[in-house]
Amino acid sequence: MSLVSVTNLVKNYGKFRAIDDLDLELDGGRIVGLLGENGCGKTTLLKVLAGALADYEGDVRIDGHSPGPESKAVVSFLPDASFLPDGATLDACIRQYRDFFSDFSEDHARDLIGFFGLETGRRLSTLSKGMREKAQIALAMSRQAKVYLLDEPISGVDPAAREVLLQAIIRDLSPEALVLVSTHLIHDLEPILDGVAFMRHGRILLTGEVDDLRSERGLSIDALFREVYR
Ligand SMILES: Nc1ncnc2c1ncn2[C@@H]1O[C@H](COP(=O)(O)OP(=O)(O)OP(=O)(O)O)[C@@H](O)[C@H]1O
Repeated sequence: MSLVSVTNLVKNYGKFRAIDDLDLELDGGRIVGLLGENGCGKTTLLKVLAGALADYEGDVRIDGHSPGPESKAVVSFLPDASFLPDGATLDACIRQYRDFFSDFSEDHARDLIGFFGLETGRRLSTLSKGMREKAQIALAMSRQAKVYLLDEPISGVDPAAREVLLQAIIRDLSPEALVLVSTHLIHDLEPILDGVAFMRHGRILLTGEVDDLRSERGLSIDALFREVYR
């Protein structure tokens, strides 16, 4: 069975259908870009996989488990909204992660936070958007998870810092781990992606290996996206 397996997933918000009979199979050892227009359901899908939205129909398995405590133990989720308390220092956030997640490496987090040039005594409220994203990525990637779900992880950082952030994401990644990352910054992400899943109107429109798609279509993934969604 695939590491992530989604069959006939439907998610409604009231009368609005955000995910419409979606199927997706993803294996470990890969970094997959989840791409698509605004509102096509990327965040909703990631939240279902993360166990943050319970009210859905269909079958969802992560490492063989439905979303719940067992799946959450192997899933590191980086939501798009800031999820850390404003008044906390980075030191306090590190302690919180350490207490909450048995697979969290404090040394790794401190190393990454230092690599980003952030001081751990600073309160989150004093950090810029990009600095905060760096801190959140450092925490999320310091778990030894099987699946990393990253929702728009680099939207707030400047172009030069994006490369550094992406290197931090892949630097110590276990070869068996799956990273599913939603983004509109396809050009920036493309160098680290093994595969892509394009979404439209709550469904998967196209999946494939980045290398295959590029050679079959003769386009970069960034150019393919523009063509598909034109
Ligand atoms: N809590 C909610 N209540 C009602 N509708 C919602 C809610 N959350 C999302 N939606 C709707 O569901 C659809 C999918 O939203 P979602 O956030 O998953 O899209 P997305 O692909 O992540 O978009 P973006 O690229 O803009 O971040 C959108 O039409 C959105 O308006």
